[in-house]
Amino acid sequence: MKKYTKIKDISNLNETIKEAILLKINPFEFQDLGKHKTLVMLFFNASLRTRLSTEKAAKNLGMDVMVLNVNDAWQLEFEDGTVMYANTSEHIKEAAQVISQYADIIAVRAFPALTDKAKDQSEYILKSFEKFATVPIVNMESATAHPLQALADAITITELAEKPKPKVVLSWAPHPKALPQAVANSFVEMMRNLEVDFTITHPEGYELDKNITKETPINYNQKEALKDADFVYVKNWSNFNDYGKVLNRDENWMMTKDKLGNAKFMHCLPVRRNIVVEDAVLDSENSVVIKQANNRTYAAQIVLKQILEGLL
Ligand SMILES: NCCC[C@H](NC(=O)CCC(=O)O)C(=O)O
Ligand SMILES: NC(=O)OP(=O)(O)O
Repeated sequence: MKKYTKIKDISNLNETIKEAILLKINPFEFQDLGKHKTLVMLFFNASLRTRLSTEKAAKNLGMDVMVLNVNDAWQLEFEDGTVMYANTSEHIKEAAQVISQYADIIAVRAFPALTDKAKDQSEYILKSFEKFATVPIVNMESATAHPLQALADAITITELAEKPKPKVVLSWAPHPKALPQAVANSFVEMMRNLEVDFTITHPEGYELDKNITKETPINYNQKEALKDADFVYVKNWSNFNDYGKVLNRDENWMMTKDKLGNAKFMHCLPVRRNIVVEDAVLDSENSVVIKQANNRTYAAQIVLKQILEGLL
């Protein structure tokens, strides 16, 4: 693997999921692969899981890890040809090349600003690193995608499925803040590549990017969509059409024990209790969010392993 910025960078998804599950049995099997190799993780935004699970994954492979909260460094300029008279002190052209000299792999987290759709959709931060860095790039959640999360979600569903083609539902939930579409986008793309019966439910007008959902069934009636579900993935996203707006706070969309029935509850975390999902769900046996978060380590580890093998 040359990089992991999107799900399509995985050449054999089913094989990769299987290998990730095997890593759990002996996480240190490939501890020599990353010897004298360094992962630099750059965070433009907050993180708990991604930061710790990716570091753990790298260390399981014997890598050294350096973490930089980008807000502690010089403010980066991404525009070409700018007269840098304002607040930005360093251009991505120098920064990416410099970091590449300290790193064998660079992982980047950079959320969208949710104010300028075209700018967010251009993925200019991630793309600039891809363009100017001289080492492989890993996406730790960008403006439009969270492929490491989606891989962990696929591992979780594969491990816990009790039938060959489980029914999976992505259900929108209310949230006080405007959140990215990234997690939902990558989950949709991943489900479209797995052997599952997949449906999306959200309030009318909350359609995700049609280039991603394609012909996935969308049902505006949550109760109907949830019928006979085996896995329910709950997530808020802000409006994609009226870009970045919160147009609906309808608490009737919150996931409850009643609505969930016997299905397994999934969420990428962090989750706002009793807004997105009620306590009774999160505190029940049906919730698999802690297992999901554990699988972030093995998702990151299989990705780093395949990239390291590509460096040999
Ligand atoms: N990486 C996992 C999710 C990150 C982000 N959630 C958040 O920002 C939630 C913040 C809050 O609840 O205040 C998102 O939805 O993309
Ligand atoms: N799910 C996830 O990416 O969590 P963090 O934002 O804490 O990394």
